[in-house]
Amino acid sequence: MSGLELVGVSKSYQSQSILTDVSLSIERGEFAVFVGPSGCGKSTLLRLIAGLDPVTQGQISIDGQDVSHAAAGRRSVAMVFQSYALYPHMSVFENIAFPLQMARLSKSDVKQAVQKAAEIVKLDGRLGDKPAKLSGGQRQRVAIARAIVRQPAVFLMDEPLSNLDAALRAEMRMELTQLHRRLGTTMVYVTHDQLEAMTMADRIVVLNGGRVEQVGPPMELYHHPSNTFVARFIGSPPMNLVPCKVTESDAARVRVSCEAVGDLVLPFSGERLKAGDHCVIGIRPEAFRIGPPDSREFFSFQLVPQVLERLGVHLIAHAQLSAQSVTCLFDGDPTVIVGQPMTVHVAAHQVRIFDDTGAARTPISG
Ligand SMILES: Nc1ncnc2c1ncn2[C@@H]1O[C@H](COP(=O)(O)OP(=O)(O)OP(=O)(O)O)[C@@H](O)[C@H]1O
Repeated sequence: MSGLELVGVSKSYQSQSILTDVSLSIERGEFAVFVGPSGCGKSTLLRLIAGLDPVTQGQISIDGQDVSHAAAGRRSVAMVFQSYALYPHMSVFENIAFPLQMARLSKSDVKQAVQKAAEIVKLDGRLGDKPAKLSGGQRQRVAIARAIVRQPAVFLMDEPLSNLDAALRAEMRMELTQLHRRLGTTMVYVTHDQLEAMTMADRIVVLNGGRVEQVGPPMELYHHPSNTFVARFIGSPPMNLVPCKVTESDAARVRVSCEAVGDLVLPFSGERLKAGDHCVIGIRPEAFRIGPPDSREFFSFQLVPQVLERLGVHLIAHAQLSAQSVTCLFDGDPTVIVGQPMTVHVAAHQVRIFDDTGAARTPISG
């Protein structure tokens, strides 16, 4: 059953269109992450789901019930903000208890619910403290506990980890994943950080300019981005995109050519890739191999490393492939010398093609 369903949702402020025809179905219990560049409309979409802003057009349903025009308090959602939004004069206990007191629960029920939520977020020893005495991570845990006690049908989280330092963010990513597993509640999480999206999401929703570009599990978006925008946005370092031209095509093979990569024959249908068409080929940084790849069909390229970043477990090499800049990611710490030409190999099945509109073509498998 769908935990959250959006059908043709649009939002405009005055005459400015912010979201256009967003349709999405998020399963009950799913962890969905909205990701996209600054200003693409992620927070606006979350606010529409929360009922903090009205939709201009379209329908929003939660657990099968149409809530498009319901007040925020009647939607069974709980929102966690980047800024924590805690009451500074209240203790941790009082902050967590606040929504339950508003709902007029008995004192003993409030105490029990707060204790349980505080245990889940590991703050049961700090219930008497004021927020000022807590670290950023602990404050965000209070905000999360305050959302948990409401037992919502959907958790909405708007960049909850952005104010934390890198180490704490990594720790909280893990904790939120565990929390989701434990509670099994539908979760919608907004971030501009594709690492958070990749590590936490069951499915990622990539937004761009108020429209949905692609929805899918992280690794599907990574290996099969549906267009050049998603290819650039998902993955760090991003996919290398090299403009080429189709020189020949038939039902099962496409020959592309450009100065950087020379002539490549790729297993794609030529239906939308005719001789003379512009196209873009995509190669992930880790697809470049120093030794021949474990595949019968592969291409060899000569590149010249320009800048090296040694990360211990990986080596990132920024290199020139003819006049084209590319980024390669090699395992371990291989011998790579700046300025010294080297041969690398890429398996044919790891090359993607995007047509002249930027849309990915699907490879012919087998
Ligand atoms: N109340 C409002 N009135 C007018 N324009 C608004 C309003 N709220 C948001 N916008 C505009 O809508 C667009 C999308 O904003 P939104 O905050 O949803 O983006 P975002 O993807 O969450 O960005 P970020 O990652 O920077 O938070 C922006 O251009 C913003 O200026």
